[in-house]
Amino acid sequence: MSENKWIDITQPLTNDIAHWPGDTPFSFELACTKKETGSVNIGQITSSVHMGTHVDAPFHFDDNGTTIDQLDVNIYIGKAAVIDVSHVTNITPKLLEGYKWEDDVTRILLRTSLPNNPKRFPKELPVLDPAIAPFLQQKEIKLLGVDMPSVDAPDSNELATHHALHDNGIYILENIMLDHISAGHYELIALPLAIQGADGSPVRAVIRRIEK
Ligand SMILES: N[C@@H](CC(=O)c1ccccc1NC=O)C(=O)O
Ligand SMILES: [Zn+2]
Ligand SMILES: [Zn+2]
Repeated sequence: MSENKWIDITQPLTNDIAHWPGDTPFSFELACTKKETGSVNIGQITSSVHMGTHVDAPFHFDDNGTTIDQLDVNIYIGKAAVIDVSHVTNITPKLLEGYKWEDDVTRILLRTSLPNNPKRFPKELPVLDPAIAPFLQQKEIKLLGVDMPSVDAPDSNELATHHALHDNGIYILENIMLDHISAGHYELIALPLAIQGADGSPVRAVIRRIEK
């Protein structure tokens, strides 16, 4: 049997991709053209590191937390379950308890009710109850991926869900695109760049279905 194909679930980094209100937008341009240099085009980018599909380092919300270059790459490669929670706006431990949990899954990707729209920063997000963090730790989850720009509300100051996840040893992947992905078992690769001292990094996130 032939292997399933890798599927890209990354938001494209276009010059009109949405950014966190007040944060540095994404921009790619040619600093030099082939015409100017006589040999090559040379691009340059400016951007917040919390841009498009990205991961948070604990240093994003904790001055003593690890930075992106210090994180184990193994967090971001391996088995992941896509869970469809798009029928609710409040994601609680009670809701998650209703799904079938398998021992070998240590990463979950939540497909929420928020439609993928990389060019618009959403006004409202589905709510992730911070109490899901200890629940997920109990299930030995190490990475939580979501199809929204943050695991907390955009106007949140205390970032309760970010902290709860961190306190329970769960890393965060944000702004994946799951509108065309059905629930089930996958392999995931979503590697951050090794940016020294950074609080986050864009990733290229891809998944491949595992037949069970
Ligand atoms: N927590 C969000 C980002 C975030 O909170 C943020 C990003 C850029 C500028 C300000 C931000 N938050 C609060 O003012 C994230 O993890 O991507
Ligand atoms: Zn972030
Ligand atoms: Zn975040």
